[in-house]
Order: sequence, then structure tokens, then C-alpha cells
Amino acid sequence: MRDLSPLFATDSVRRFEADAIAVAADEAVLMERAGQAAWRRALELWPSAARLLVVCGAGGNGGDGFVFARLAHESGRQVTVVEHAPRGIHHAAAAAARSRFVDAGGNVEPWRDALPDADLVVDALLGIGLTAEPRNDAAAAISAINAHAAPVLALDVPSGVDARGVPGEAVRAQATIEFLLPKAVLRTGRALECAGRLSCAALEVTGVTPPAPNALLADASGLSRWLRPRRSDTHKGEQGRVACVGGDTGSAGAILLCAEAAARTGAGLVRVHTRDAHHAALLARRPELMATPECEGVDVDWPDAIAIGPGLGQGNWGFAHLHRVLQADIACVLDADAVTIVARHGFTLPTRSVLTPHPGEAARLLGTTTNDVQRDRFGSAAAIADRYRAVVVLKGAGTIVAAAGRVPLVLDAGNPGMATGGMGDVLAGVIAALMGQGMAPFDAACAGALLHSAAGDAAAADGERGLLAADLMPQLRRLANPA
Ligand SMILES: NC(=O)C1=CN([C@@H]2O[C@H](COP(=O)(O)OP(=O)(O)OC[C@H]3O[C@@H](n4cnc5c(N)ncnc54)[C@H](OP(=O)(O)O)[C@@H]3O)[C@@H](O)[C@H]2O)[C@@H](O)CC1
Ligand SMILES: [K+]
Repeated sequence: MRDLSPLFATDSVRRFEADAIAVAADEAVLMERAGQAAWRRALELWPSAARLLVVCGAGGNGGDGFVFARLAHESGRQVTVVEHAPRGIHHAAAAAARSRFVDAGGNVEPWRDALPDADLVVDALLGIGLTAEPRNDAAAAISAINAHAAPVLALDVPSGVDARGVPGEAVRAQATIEFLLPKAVLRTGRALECAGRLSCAALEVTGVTPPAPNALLADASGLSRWLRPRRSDTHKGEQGRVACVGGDTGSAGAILLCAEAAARTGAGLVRVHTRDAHHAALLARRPELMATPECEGVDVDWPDAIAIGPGLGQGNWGFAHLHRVLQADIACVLDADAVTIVARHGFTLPTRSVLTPHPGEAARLLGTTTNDVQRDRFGSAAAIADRYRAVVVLKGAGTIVAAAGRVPLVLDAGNPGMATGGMGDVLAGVIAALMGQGMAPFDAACAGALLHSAAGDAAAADGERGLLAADLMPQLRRLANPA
């Protein structure tokens, strides 16, 4: 079993930094080590970059940049520092780092609306001291970094990322080197896209207890934590009966994908509740499935878990099915239209519920905007979990699984090729199948979201563009059986 990697909120990093300064090393020492680690990283990633441009801000992040600049200058590189400090440098260690660079013969130019040519840009403008949208002057410097032709190495965070996400303009880096502890905020949403390749330098701090993690990062290697081989004497009744509810007229494909994914994730029996007109096509494609005549409705006593929502629609047909399911005390996954109906009517959910919203659906659940959700993905996932007393899988780059009282999981898996129709339907089937096999909702959501993203990555080996939801099926089967 591999452990999941701990991630930290910015205020936890701040507290750890304060402890480190009190116990292990003073701020200037940490800054020196940060600059050294960044310089080593630059040499590793861009060994032949001869002309280096370091954009330094007024705080500790700028100080790291000055250390970097001095080391690069001492190694014989051509270094220019562009300083963006309209209110001057008030940070003592940063001011000292600046003086050492200048004393070593380094060249500092003030920010003047444009940046000189270079082979590599180092972004040392803003670090974790940012607490709001960058002011106009800083936003202009960020835009100039983004417009530069050279690759960008960001120090600690891409400038413009704050503790919750990306409030406005932000640097889009090829790589980011974090200091002390890896940050949760950089593993999801727009901040993830801005960070590029991530690495973390621990700055040789010893004898200081790290804080409790604020999130856990999971990649495909974590699947074996949840998915164990089956007992040899098992039978299909033990592997879970899963009902998939959805596929109103014209949306048969959505519920077929959901049901097939449940079967490929090991559900013992899968029953589909959809329009009668869809049955022939459904059973022709997957004869292992069962389809219940519409007139019988959903038998909530039969399944061990239900996936409801794919292609459900928001009309009377879908509403009636959802209403029936929510009366029962059953493990259920609510996806797509089911999420929207729940948001609209404020239904109370069964105790074992998993909601799988994309950011737009999450905004409906919270009565806010998609931008607000993306601005603070961890906070939004937690707020939905609290409000609806459910496990939440907030989809999108760096999918988050959250539940009240649990440390959230964030996925280091998935790819842009998965932004296509039907992928969410597959996810709902996967999670329902795992709940049907006896997993608790939070574990099923974690394992299911990871399995789904890992299957998407495996399927994308043939190319992200043109990836279809159905391409995940063979990969789901393979990955659901880790060695
Ligand atoms: N953590 C660690 O262990 C270690 C941390 N270290 C490093 O220190 C960094 C943290 O340093 P920090 O606290 O000085 O903050 P930081 O990000 O440089 O920004 C401060 C400056 O930002 C500015 N500014 C603020 N808001 C703004 C706005 N809205 N819009 C525009 N500007 C705004 C404000 O400038 P001013 O308003 O004065 O012009 C202020 O002076 C950290 O990320 C890491 O790199 C390493 O050296 C060692 C180990
Ligand atoms: K930065």
C-alpha cells in the first residue's frame, strides 16, 4: 500500500515557517536555501539558458529571486533583475539579499512596463503573501511575464495565486518550485494549470513537526489502497446490485455508459431504469445488463447502490424517478440532472449520498457562480459537503473529493481529453459499483474518482483529442484489478 502525499494550506505553511525560524534556521538562511534550491532546479530543467531574467517583488518572494540572481551571476550567467516594488522593499531579509546581489556586481533595473529578452524568466514577484487580486501595477508585470517568449520558472507559487486559488491575473509557468511544504492550492483548478511541473524543496528544516495535512494527493499508484483482489469463493450476489436510473428520451447513451462502467468496475448485477424505447439498443450492446419496464418504476428494495442522473433530464419523468429514489435509505450517486434538480428543490439526501458536480453544477448547488466555485475549489467542495451532508466529487482539473470531517483528496490524475460528453456518466457508474461492493461513500468516491481518472490517462495514451468515454471501459476493468 502506498501512502497518499500530504498537502498543506498556505496558513499551515506560514505556521511551519514560523516554527522553523524559531527552532531551526533564521529567515535569511531559509531564503538563501530557497534561492539555492531554485537555482539547482533551473540548472536541471534549463541547463543551457545563458541569459536569465529575474522579476523580483517587494517581499520574501522577491528575496528568493535576489538569492537566485546572485547565484546565477556568480556562475557566469548574464543576469538581469527587474524589480517591481512600487512601495519599496520593506522585508529585511529580502533587502539584505538584494544588497548581496548588488555588491556582487549584479544589475537591478526598475520595472518599466516591458521586460528585456532572456532565455529563462524567473518569477519572484509575488509569493504566499498575496491575499487578494493583484493590484493593477502587479497585474501588468504578470501579463508581461506571460507575454515573454522564454519559459518561466515560478518561485514558491506562480505570482497571482493566493491561499484559495487564482483571484485575477496569474503567471503561467512551465515549472514551479515550492518551498518547505507542498501546497494544496496548486493541485487543483487554474492554479494547477499555472504551476506547470511542480517540485518542492524542503529547505533542510529538521526538528520541526510538520502540521496535519489539509489535503491528500492521490495518483494511480494509490488505487491498491482501496481495491483489493476478490475472495476466490465470492459470488455475484456479494458484488453488489447496482441500479442505474436515467436516459430520458434522446439520452440513452448516458445511462448505457453509466451502467456499462458499473459492470466493468465489478458490480455483480446491473439493472437499468430508462425509457422502454431504449431497451433494445441497450441490451444489444451489453446483454449482461438488465432493463426494467418503465411501468414498474424503480424498485428501491432491490439495489445495494443507485446511480441516478445521467441523461435523466429535468422534466417530470426525471423528477419523479429522483423523488422516488430520495425517499429510500439507500447508497446513491447523484450526477448531472439529478444534481441540478437537487439544487433547484433543495432536497434532503439519503445519508449515504455522493454528489458528483462539475463546477457549473457546483455553482447551482451553492447558489453562486462557476467563477466563484473555481476561485476556491477546496472551499466550495467543503461548503457543498456541509450544506447537503453528502460526499462531494468536484470535477475539473485536480478533482477534489470532500466530506464533512474528512481530509479532502485531490487527484493527480486525469487529462484534458476527458472533457467530453459521457465521462461524468462513467464516473457515476464506477462510484455506484464500488458502493455496491460494500465501500463506504467517501472511500467509494475517492477510489472511484481515482480509478476513473487513471483509466482516462491510460486511454489517452493514444491521444487526448478524440478520447471517448467508452474508451475507458477496458482500462477500468484492468485498473480495477491492481496486482
Ligand atoms: N514560507 C517559507 O517557508 C519561506 C518563504 N520564503 C518566501 O517568502 C515568500 C513570502 O514572503 P512575504 O510574506 O513577504 O510575501 P510575498 O509573497 O513576497 O509578497 C509580499 C509583497 O507582495 C505585495 N503585495 C501584496 N498584496 C498585493 C496585491 N494585492 N497586489 C500587488 N502586490 C501585493 C506587497 O508589496 P507592496 O504592497 O509592498 O508593494 C508585499 O511586499 C514566500 O512565498 C517564499 O517565496 C522563503 O524566502 C523562505 C521560506
Ligand atoms: K512567484
